[in-house]
Amino acid sequence: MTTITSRTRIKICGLTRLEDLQDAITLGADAVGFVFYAKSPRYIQPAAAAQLIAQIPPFVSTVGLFVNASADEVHEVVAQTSIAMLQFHGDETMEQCASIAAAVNRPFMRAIRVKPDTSPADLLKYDSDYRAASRLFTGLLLDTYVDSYGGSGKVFDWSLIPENIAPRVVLSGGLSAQNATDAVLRVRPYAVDVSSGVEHDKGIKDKAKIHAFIAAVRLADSADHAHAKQTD
Ligand SMILES: O=C(O)c1ccccc1NCC(=O)[C@H](O)[C@H](O)COP(=O)(O)O
Repeated sequence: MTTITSRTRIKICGLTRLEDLQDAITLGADAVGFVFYAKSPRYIQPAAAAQLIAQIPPFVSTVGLFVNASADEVHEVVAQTSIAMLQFHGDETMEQCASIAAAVNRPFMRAIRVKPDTSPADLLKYDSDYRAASRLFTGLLLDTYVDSYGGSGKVFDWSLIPENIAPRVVLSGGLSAQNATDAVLRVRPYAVDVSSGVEHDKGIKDKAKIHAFIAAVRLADSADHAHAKQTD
């Protein structure tokens, strides 16, 4: 009987150009992220994002990234862009995330910026608390802590991630074609997220790097597949 193994989902974040969006989708990205944080070098105006999003074919999820935005700001972006999912990447409280997501009726990911003193117990608590707080919570995006909030290109200690929450984790922070296979095999996250690792300038993606990143993730998936067949 054919063995079916899970496929790691892939989010390419920080898109600002149609050609990069088309490359990401053609190469197999499951989700694309748009940064609505004005201080980011990957910031995109909602009107420009709306034009890109209008070009996206079915079955590719769109993620809007916010840092400490007000409910009105998020509402305005959702109204302009029809973004499908929210990613809270700042210092928002759990109540603020739940309230804003409910107000715009969108599912959301909570980005956790992992510090050196973050413990596995902390991550378990975030997951259980958010799951209890909102039916719109879809999972934790685990990223490396930086003062600029994200897009650092730096990895954090993946061994901190408890095995039992990995199926609801989007692994992020410093991923690239060079470490993605190892990251997927070690963590087995639901998805991976990348920005710097597929760029040649901030906000400007590199098609060859996107291709290499997705191939590295698929290599891990196929290794999982081969292992599953051996144990059949
Ligand atoms: O990408 C940014 O510039 C950014 C700025 C402020 C907050 C979040 C930001 N990005 C969020 C993402 O989801 C990135 O993909 C994530 O931080 C990983 O970035 P990288 O380490 O560059 O792959």
